[in-house]
Amino acid sequence: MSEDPDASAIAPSPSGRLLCGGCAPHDACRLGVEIADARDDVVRFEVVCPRSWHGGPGVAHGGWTAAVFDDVLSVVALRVEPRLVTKSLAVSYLRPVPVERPVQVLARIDRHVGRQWEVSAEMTLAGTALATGRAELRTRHPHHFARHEAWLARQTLSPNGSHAES
Ligand SMILES: CCCCCCCCCCCC(=O)SCCNC(=O)CCNC(=O)[C@H](O)C(C)(C)COP(=O)(O)OP(=O)(O)OC[C@H]1O[C@@H](n2cnc3c(N)ncnc32)[C@H](O)[C@@H]1OP(=O)(O)O
Repeated sequence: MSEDPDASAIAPSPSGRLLCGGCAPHDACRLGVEIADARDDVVRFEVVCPRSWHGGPGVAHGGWTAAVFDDVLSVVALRVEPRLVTKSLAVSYLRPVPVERPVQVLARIDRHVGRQWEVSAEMTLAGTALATGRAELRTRHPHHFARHEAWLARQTLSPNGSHAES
């Protein structure tokens, strides 16, 4: 029997880490994110940008920073609700982020009503803000992945390569 995709939830890895589906087989976060401390609605992370994610010389690609915020902003709410998706994500890039240098990220839950979550985080180095992130999260509908698979199955590829709903 195939696994129920809607049962999918982030669970601690063998070494106790919370990891996304892509990183779980590695038992390590490929973005360089580690939880340092978690209490109530606030989680502190130690983050090191791997050199392979550099954009400019010695500094992180903005996509790495956005992906880190997507992770940390989810983790702060995942501790309460394991079935979440990101609805929107806004990042402000204040200063370049160095590669291979630990930076701190503090993430918090600002608001939670029903399925709706508002979360925010700040990335700092020696107390100076490098970037901030803000996201809206949603508790997944019960059949989120099944609905997606059903929608995808209805899409047909036309001869010119474009998709059309059948
Ligand atoms: C240390 C490191 C740790 C690392 C630990 C690892 C952390 C990883 C965390 C990663 C988090 C992510 O990036 S999650 C991946 C990125 N996010 C996503 O894929 C979400 C994609 N967006 C959506 O599914 C939807 O827009 C929602 C669920 C966000 C919408 O929610 P909503 O705003 O409450 O609105 P809702 O009424 O539910 O739905 C709005 C419209 O979308 C349709 N809709 C909703 N869901 C679906 C669906 N599953 N499949 C098809 N259609 C859908 C509805 O029918 C409706 O259509 P109509 O009536 O308007 O026609």
